[in-house]
Amino acid sequence: MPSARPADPRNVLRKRQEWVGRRGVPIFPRSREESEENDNSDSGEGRGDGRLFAGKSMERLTIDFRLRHPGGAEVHASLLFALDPAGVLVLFGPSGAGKTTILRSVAGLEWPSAGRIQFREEVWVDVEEKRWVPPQRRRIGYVDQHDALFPHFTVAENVAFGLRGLPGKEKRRRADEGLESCGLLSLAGRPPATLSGGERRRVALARALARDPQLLLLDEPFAGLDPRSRDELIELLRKMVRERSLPTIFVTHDEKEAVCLGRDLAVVASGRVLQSGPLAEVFARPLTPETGRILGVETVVPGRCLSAHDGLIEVEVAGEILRAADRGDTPFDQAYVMVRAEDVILSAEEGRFAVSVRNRLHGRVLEKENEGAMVRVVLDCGFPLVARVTRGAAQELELSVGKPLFCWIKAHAIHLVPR
Ligand SMILES: Nc1ncnc2c1ncn2[C@@H]1O[C@H](COP(=O)(O)OP(=O)(O)OP(=O)(O)O)[C@@H](O)[C@H]1O
Repeated sequence: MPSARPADPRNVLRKRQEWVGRRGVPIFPRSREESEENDNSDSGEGRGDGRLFAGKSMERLTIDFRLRHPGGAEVHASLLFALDPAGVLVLFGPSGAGKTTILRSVAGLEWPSAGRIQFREEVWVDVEEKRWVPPQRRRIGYVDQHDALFPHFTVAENVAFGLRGLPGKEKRRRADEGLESCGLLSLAGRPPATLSGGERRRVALARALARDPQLLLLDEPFAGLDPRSRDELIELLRKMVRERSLPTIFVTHDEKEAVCLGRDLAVVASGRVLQSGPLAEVFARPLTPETGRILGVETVVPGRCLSAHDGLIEVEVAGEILRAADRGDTPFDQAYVMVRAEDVILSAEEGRFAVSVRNRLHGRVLEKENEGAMVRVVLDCGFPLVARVTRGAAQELELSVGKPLFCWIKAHAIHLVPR
């Protein structure tokens, strides 16, 4: 499957349709715009800086704490979020960014040295007030890549384990419901050692859900699974979250997983939340070069805004003039210009016909690298420009290092941020 990196909210939705919809799974509203068609609860307060809208029907989550791990790494997470009860908030970022630390702190498995964590009206952590709610009283479901099943228990016993204390009848009812909803009834009597990786992960999910959590936390639950098991588990999760209206936070560094599952996205790096908001919006409009790179934007170059007219902003980059769509929010002179590799079209010929694409650059191939079904190409256009094309297109273009080509970029695909 191509690892496309969508640049535009509509592209994100289209990609999701491609990745998920092909299995016939209903696509529920994704972008904030979509989900708000019937819901005006979002005031838009502070969008994009990690402090997000005052939702009315949403489940408010406040994470604002500091934690220093032994040995030095500090995580300072600040995120005020209105979790959509039928949507998933993705914590997205590179390895070591602090995603797991944030999740474990919410679950009560890490002890912040300062700050506060609150879900709905419940204050789970307030270091100054010396308030600490133990994990078992937070009613959280937690699933990570180490499914931690008891090897000497059957599947059914593993699912029922978290229900100790409940009357026998209620315990059986909930365990059966968990097994059934995760498609595990036929495996109920088997020990975990006889299960596949995907099945084990489903048991872990059933166990988490059987406890009827008020918040579901998922830490890379698909890690180590083959693509088919991963797709099946993604589908199952989407169904669970939607049917149960279960607020969910999902940690990943995989763009495809983020796009398939998430409705909102928080970018985490170096122990900080850099940007947050509706997933499609964050992917389309990173606020800084660092966020852009984390979100997979491969061309990030400095430029200078020259003029704005006819709905376009002219930007000079290394002597070339590019035209970006004017969104009315570019009151700056020095800019970073971001272009996603998938938004660059290559052609061998100049094209002597009228085209709607506003930018045509002349480039020469510097590097070419096969990436599964796609080919990544770096071109010298006065500045390095990265394009990604299919293998078929690469063959037709007879791509080789040194080859001169024309590069086309739509004005809407050029994203500007202040420098
Ligand atoms: N128990 C620990 N002791 C010391 N340092 C730790 C501990 N746990 C995490 N860290 C450090 O804290 C930082 C954040 O780690 P964390 O596991 O939260 O990142 P992450 O974004 O989840 O990474 P990954 O995607 O690789 O799991 C890292 O530098 C890590 O080495």
